[in-house]
Formats: sequence, C-alpha cells, structure tokens
Amino acid sequence: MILRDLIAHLDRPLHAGNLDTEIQAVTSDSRLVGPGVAFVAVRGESQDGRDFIPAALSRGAAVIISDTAADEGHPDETPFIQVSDTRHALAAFARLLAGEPSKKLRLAGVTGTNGKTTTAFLLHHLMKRVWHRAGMIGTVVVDDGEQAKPANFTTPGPVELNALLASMVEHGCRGAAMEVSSHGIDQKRIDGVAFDAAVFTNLTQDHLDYHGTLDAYAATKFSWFESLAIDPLGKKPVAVVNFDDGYGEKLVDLLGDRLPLIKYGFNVHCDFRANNFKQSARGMEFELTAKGKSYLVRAPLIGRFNVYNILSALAAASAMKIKVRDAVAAIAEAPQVPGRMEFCGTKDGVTVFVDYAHTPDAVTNACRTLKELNPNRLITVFGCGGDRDKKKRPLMGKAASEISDACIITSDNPRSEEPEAILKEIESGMTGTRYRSVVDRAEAIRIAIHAAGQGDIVLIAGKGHETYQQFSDRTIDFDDRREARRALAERPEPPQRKR
Ligand SMILES: CC(=O)N[C@H]1[C@@H](OP(=O)(O)OP(=O)(O)OC[C@H]2O[C@@H](n3ccc(=O)[nH]c3=O)[C@H](O)[C@@H]2O)O[C@H](CO)[C@@H](O)[C@@H]1O[C@H](C)C(=O)N[C@@H](C)C(=O)N[C@H](CCC(=O)O)C(=O)O
Ligand SMILES: Nc1ncnc2c1ncn2[C@@H]1O[C@H](COP(=O)(O)OP(=O)(O)OP(=O)(O)O)[C@@H](O)[C@H]1O
Ligand SMILES: N[C@H](CCC[C@H](N)C(=O)O)C(=O)O
Ligand SMILES: [Mg+2]
Repeated sequence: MILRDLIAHLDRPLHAGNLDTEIQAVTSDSRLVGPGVAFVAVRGESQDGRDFIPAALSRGAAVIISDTAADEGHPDETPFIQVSDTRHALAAFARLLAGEPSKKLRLAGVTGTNGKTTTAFLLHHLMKRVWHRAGMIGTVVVDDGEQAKPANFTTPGPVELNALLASMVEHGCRGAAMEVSSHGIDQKRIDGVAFDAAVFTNLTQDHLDYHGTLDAYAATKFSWFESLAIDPLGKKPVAVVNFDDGYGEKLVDLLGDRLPLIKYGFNVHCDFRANNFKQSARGMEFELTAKGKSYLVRAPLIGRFNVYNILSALAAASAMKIKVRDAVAAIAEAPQVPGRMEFCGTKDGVTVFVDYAHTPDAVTNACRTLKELNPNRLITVFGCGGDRDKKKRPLMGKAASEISDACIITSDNPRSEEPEAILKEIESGMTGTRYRSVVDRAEAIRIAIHAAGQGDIVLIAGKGHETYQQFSDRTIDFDDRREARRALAERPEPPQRKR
C-alpha cells in the first residue's frame, strides 16, 4: 500500500518525506525491519522503541513512525510520521496492510478473568460443526483453519493478529473465536478489529501487577465494549454478558442500549438461562431456556463454572446466527480443552485432574467442583507464577486450603523470582488444612499421588496445558499431565491386606 493511503486513517499525523513510498509490512520490533517495512517506535514497559530508530534505519526501514519529532540527523530519503498514539498507528497499519480481515469473517471475542480459553474452544468447536472451517486465537493454540500451532500470547500483537485473521479468510474460514486479554485491550492489540460478538465471562482478582486496582482492570475490559458501541466498524456487534457476575451487571448498566445485549447465567433475568444443573465425574447436563424455548444441554465437561462457559458459547453462537438447536447438539461432543479439568488417570482408587486454575476464584471453583464428586480426600498441589500479581498468592493459598483436605504448595513458573519466597507468600494465606511445601514441582506431584489413598482425588492446579517451567536462568520441559501419569504409574504397590 502507498504510505499516503495508510496515514489517511490516522488522526492528524505530521509527516515529512515522500508519501508515495510503497509499504509492504509494519513492525514495532527493529529486529524484524527490512526494506519496504514501516517501523513504529512504541514506548514499552521495559524499553523505549525510539531508541531503536537508528537500528531500524540501518536495516532499511521504509518509514519511521514515532510520537515525538524526528532527530536532527534523520535521513531525508526516509519518510517520518509523527502521531499522537503509536500503538494505534501500529494496529491501523497492521489491519490495513492485511486487508481488514476481521470484516471478512464472523468474529467472536471473549474477555474476562477466567473462562476465555474454554469458551473460545467451545465456540471454535461449534463454528467448525456448522461452518466446517473456523479459526481460533487464544492462550493454548492458534488455528488459521489449515494449521494449528501453539500460541505465544492470549491475544497476539496487532501484526500477528491481523496476519492470522487474513490467513483464516484465505483458508475459507467463515468465522473465528478469539480470546481478548486485558493486556491486549490496554496495549491496543485489537484496535480496529471488527467483532460480531463480544463476550464478558467474569471479573475477579488477577493482573493487579499490571492494572493496579480491580476497578482499573474492569475499566480496561469495559473499554473494549464501549469502543464497539462508539464505533462498531461496520458490524452490529452483540455484547454477551454474564449477568450473575457483579462486574457483568455493571457492564450491562454502563452499556444501556448502546449495544444489542444477551445476558446469560442462572438468574431469572437472563436471556440464556440455565436450570436444573446436574453433574457426575463424566459430564454434566442442564436445562437451557433461550428465545422462548427449552433445551436439554449435555456436555462432557464438569464444574458449575463450565455451565457459564457453555452458556456464553451458545449465546455468542446465536449472536452469530448459528441456530441454538445446532449449537446445543454440537456441545454434547465438545472436545477436552487441554489442561482444563483434564482427567489424567485413575490407579488404586486415586484419581488425578490437571487444571489451569491460577487465580483465587479459579482455585475455589476447581476445588469445589472436585469436592462435589465426593472424594474421600481432595489433595491439591499448586503454586503461583513469579513476576505476576503478588496479591493473589495468599488468596490462592486461602482458597485451596479452605476447600481441600490437604495441600502441597510448590513452584509454578518462578520466572525471575526466588521460588522459596513465592511459596512463603502463598503460605501466609493458608488456613487450618494440613499442608507442606515442596519446591520441586515434579517431586510435589509425586508425593501427592503416592500419598493418596483409595477414593482420593489429586488436583494439580496452575499450569494446565503448559509444557514448560520458567526459572530465572532457564526454561525446562515440564508438563503436569506427564508428571501425573508418571507418578500414577510409579505408585508403590498398596500394602496387601492380611487374611
Ligand atoms: C506487559 C506486556 O504485556 N508486555 C508486552 C509488551 O511489552 P512492552 O510494550 O512493554 O515492550 P518492551 O519490551 O518494553 O519494548 C518496547 C518496544 O521496543 C521494541 N524493541 C525492543 C528491543 C529491540 O531490540 N528492538 C525493538 O524495537 C519492542 O518490540 C517494543 O515494541 O509488548 C511486547 C511486544 O509485543 C510483548 O512481548 C510484551 O509481552 C510480555 C513478554 C508478556 O509477558 N506479556 C504478558 C503479560 C501478556 O501479554 N499476557 C496477556 C494476558 C495473559 C492472560 O491472562 O491470558 C496475553 O495476552 O498474553
Ligand atoms: N467461567 C469460569 N468462571 C470461573 N472460573 C473458571 C471459568 N472457566 C474456567 N475457570 C477456571 O479458570 C481456569 C482457567 O480457565 P480458562 O483457561 O478457560 O480461562 P482464561 O480466561 O483463558 O485464563 P487465562 O487468562 O489465563 O488464559 C480453569 O482451569 C478453571 O479452573
Ligand atoms: N496468562 C496468565 C497465565 C498464568 C499461568 C501461570 N502458570 C503463571 O505462570 O503464572 C499470566 O500470564 O498471568
Ligand atoms: Mg486463556
């Protein structure tokens, strides 16, 4: 595209140099710059992109975009654009260069503290059933309709995001489901992306390291819905909101009638309402009331919290013109979401589940769900990630210890922090339940599974689908599910009863 046509979409940019320059791609990473590539100098949390302008120029950048004026020595032959918001400019260039792909398919976005991955997986499954080809972007996997790959982010940056959406369109996807993280909203990774459905799952404590307060975190989430109300980008987006959640209620109030709305939950005011929930170790069923009709929903998932994920997927599907009947039929064959209440085996009456619960609310939900299966004892193995919200550590400890019969506190991804120090912070929230601290996660899993007896359930929480463990100096291969299976297989023979 010609630079002139690209900057026409920016708010009053100042420019110097040849606006007929051909731009083929855009990046905010100087290391990816080459001829034909626009470099946007973004000021980040740890680095200032403006420091990399010389590097971008030496790699042949086609244009430099910054929020301050050009240095004195800026070469005349390279155009320079000054904008007020570089992240907005990056997203606009990425979207335009990719051919505005979000306008060419039906797109559902899912935000909220917990349940984004699960809901997006369910929606992706529904869409594939009905439309045959559909894409997905989220924490676990990105799928462009042709190939599925492990993901790096929950919501990728605008360049990768728009490239993925364009690839979905190219592969004939009629729709896609994507997770929208609060980082993604705040950093404008989704700026200018047109959505058909925007789901709000819930809001509880997480990411306070980044947002400061729960209200600031909520305001970030809400700003996405507000932006869709102000500029729906040529679509008619439907807000799909959990109306049993306090912040969901606030969002409904805030939106008024500015967006079409579907409220979901158990309460009587919901448009997609669940009733008569029942579950066993193998799955659940409940009655759905929607659009004046009743449906029996059966799903191979457990946990009352998953009723919400199913309701939101059904409601978002309906917002995208998928028939409720077809969606309900597809849910009965929903796939296992990797690392979400994943059954890892049973031996000698000991059953093991791996779950990605890494917030106080998620730990509460995961533990409660397994307690509802009436185990002899629930033994929970968990830790907290380093370089993330420290305030959630004692709260996760409290939640796990209040519901479980015994706990083993261990390392999650310590990142740059001392593992022992994280364990101590978790310990400060532990209540009466018996617990011990075992820094090495593999050992903690082994101890829990070997100590468990007939009828016990072991929950390994926090890392779910992750296949690595990050330390300050190294990242190792690590998979809770593999460790669980190994520990089950190596369980010592139970003592023989004397006759
Ligand atoms: C806090 C956070 O989200 N940080 C992300 C953000 O970093 P940043 O804006 O602070 O950038 P920075 O590292 O300070 O660098 C500033 C600029 O200099 C550029 N640079 C840097 C070095 C260089 O040689 N040349 C160069 O041009 C960088 O490309 C960047 O544009 O932008 C970077 C580039 O896109 C991301 O890699 C980085 O993710 C970090 C690694 C991260 O851990 N993010 C996590 C917390 C995250 O995003 N998580 C969410 C939510 C998870 C969930 O709850 O599901 C997610 O969506 O995944
Ligand atoms: N609707 C829900 N409400 C509360 N807790 C939930 C819900 N859905 C899932 N959980 C719990 O939260 C954990 C994470 O679920 P999921 O991966 O679907 O959420 P997420 O929002 O994508 O998380 P992340 O932001 O880390 O990617 C699950 O393993 C489960 O313990
Ligand atoms: N997307 C979340 C995942 C946390 C998972 C947990 N295993 C950890 O490493 O803290 C985050 O980046 O905060
Ligand atoms: Mg996720």
